[in-house]
Amino acid sequence: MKLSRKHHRGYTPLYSENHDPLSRSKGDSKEGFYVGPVEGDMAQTNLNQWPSQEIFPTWRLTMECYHKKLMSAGKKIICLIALALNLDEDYFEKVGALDTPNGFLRLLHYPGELGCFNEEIYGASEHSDYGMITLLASDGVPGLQVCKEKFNQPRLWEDVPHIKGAFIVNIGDMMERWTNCLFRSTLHRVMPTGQERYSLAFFLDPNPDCVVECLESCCSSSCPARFPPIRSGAYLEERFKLSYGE
Ligand SMILES: O=C(O)CCC(=O)C(=O)O
Ligand SMILES: [Fe+2]
Repeated sequence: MKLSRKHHRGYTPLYSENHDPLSRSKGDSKEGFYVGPVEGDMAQTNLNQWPSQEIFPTWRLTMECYHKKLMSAGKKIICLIALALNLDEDYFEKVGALDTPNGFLRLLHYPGELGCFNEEIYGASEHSDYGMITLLASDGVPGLQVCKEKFNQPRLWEDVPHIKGAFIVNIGDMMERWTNCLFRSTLHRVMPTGQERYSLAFFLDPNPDCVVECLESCCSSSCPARFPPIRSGAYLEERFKLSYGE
């Protein structure tokens, strides 16, 4: 397809992604479209892919506008997270995480009928998102589940209730690394229900050059840092490679 995914932008077909490469699943039964940064340095490189304006005249403008609004809401939530950690409100700005905003909007479609019931197929196999936070909106069709105690076995999965007009906010893995697991990343998955489903996920990731390392207030001699420092861009690339088998 002309708009197929390049530089993590564009169309991703059914079964192209598998969050759990060790599972028997042939991949997640969802298709999607990624829209990367729409303002700042990252947008200047024009990597986003857009459908033809003749066919969808207002699509690009609508996506850019929605992306900007999500970025602004996301940054406010990051300020609240900083305050909750007894940091300055602009802490994550100061360490360069939000310097050049790195936000990825993903439009997702889960087909209803799959026609094969003997295979282990998830809408989205269990995973946590990679970045700082994710803002998630859906059409209200069920399927999304969360595991609150991800370190316990067996895993207990709970349906996430839909609240009209509200976003679901997931903590991402880099926020977990910053906070040394004080803020745990949200383990979640989407189960197929036989019903068609649409959702919109906005991943707010740190600037690729930002070094994500344990916050001083989140470690001590009795509670050392659990993760080594990493550069956000390199970490994201690695996670994408694992999910898409590149
Ligand atoms: O569709 C959903 O509700 C969740 C999507 C998701 O978890 C993801 O794309 O990372
Ligand atoms: Fe997710």
